[in-house]
Amino acid sequence: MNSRLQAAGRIMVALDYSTAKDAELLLQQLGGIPCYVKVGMQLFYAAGPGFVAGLKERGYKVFLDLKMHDIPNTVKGGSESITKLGVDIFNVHAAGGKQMMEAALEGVDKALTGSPAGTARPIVIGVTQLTSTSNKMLNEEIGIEGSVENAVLRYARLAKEAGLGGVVASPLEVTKIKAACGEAFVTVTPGIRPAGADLGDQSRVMTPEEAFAQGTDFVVIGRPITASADPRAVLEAVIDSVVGQ
Ligand SMILES: O=C(O)c1cc(=O)[nH]c(=O)n1[C@@H]1O[C@H](COP(=O)(O)O)[C@@H](O)[C@H]1O
Repeated sequence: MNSRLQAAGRIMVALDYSTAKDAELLLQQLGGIPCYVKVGMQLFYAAGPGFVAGLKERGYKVFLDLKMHDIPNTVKGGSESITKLGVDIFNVHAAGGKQMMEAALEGVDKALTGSPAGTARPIVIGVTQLTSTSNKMLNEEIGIEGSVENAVLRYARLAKEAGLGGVVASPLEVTKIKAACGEAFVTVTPGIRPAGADLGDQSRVMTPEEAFAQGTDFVVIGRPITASADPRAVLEAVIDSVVGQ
């Protein structure tokens, strides 16, 4: 990753807002920086599919983070609808199982069958263990034995077997995911905190520099940018810190 342009394209800014107006304000502040944007449930449930389609019409790279987890037939239908919005990446929970993840890909195929030639195929990725989950929480609350890392690797292998293009995980697991599933298997890593930033509810975290040094493809950054008085300066500083890596 040599240029600022390449670095910006691998940073996903989480537009975690309750209104389209607030999201637009941030986009205005970041204007001209060609980063990815992530629309999650807070904004999607408020602003709807039209907002997402509008981002694509304006040329943004979009990760639609709705973390689908349901019976295979429902996820297939959801994937079909999402694919028609033209997003670049979307996610499903790997915990839904192989058949559910395969159904997500069938939904993509179904949507693309009726789409104009040349419509881009979204990358479908599996959520592994949320970056807010610690080993203690996994073992004592959720009741899954073993380490978070093992659980993440198990989900990553399952996602790969189902044919997904990658996973969401913390940067701490990236090298092992790449070793198990191949370099081309995309890793999207939230739980990113520039040095000194407030962790909030995140548990498994790294700085942007550390995450890219692990070989991650994309980092997701929300509050360190959105809660800042100067979001643009924070994003510029993150880009500066990873250029040349
Ligand atoms: O799928 C995600 O994007 C996601 C998965 C995960 O394990 N952890 C996680 O934090 N996220 C999302 O990444 C963003 C992180 O935001 P901040 O903690 O504010 O940087 C939020 O929008 C989360 O919903």
